[in-house]
Amino acid sequence: MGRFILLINGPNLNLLGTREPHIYGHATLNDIATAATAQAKSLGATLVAFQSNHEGAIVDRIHEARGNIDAIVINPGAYTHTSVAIRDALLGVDIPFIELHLSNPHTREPFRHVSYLSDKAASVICGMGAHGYTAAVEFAANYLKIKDRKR
Ligand SMILES: O=C(O)[C@@H]1C=C(O)[C@@H](O)[C@H](O)C1
Repeated sequence: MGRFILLINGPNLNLLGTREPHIYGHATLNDIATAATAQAKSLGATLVAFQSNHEGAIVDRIHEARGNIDAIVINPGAYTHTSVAIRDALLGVDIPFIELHLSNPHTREPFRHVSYLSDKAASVICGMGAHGYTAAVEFAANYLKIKDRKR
């Protein structure tokens, strides 16, 4: 059965391509979503992409995933470091998720060293730039195939 992966990008990631390219690279969010969509398809999954600058909209989108999404790949942006609400939404819908960052927050300002998600994530990918997205989708697709085999 085809699997559905939800890709969530949080605040300011809509600026990718021109936003501090020395940190976040030159790939646009559209470039990233296009590559992730193709990667998912090549692995027999379907990717649904979502981006919002608003915490509540991200929470609502996570709620909407219940019953129709098998895995979530999320770059929460700055909400990584602040949002109990997004943590609670992910735990509340009980969908496995991968936490993803373009940069390696552990090499940056101390306030970026804290994540409200990492201890509950199936995997944390950071520091790989745009390649992290295709790596996360590959992990998600394989994670779901292993789950299927265990059924
Ligand atoms: O590397 C990233 O993708 C993350 C993206 C952001 O917007 C920052 O607020 C995070 O601290 C890091």
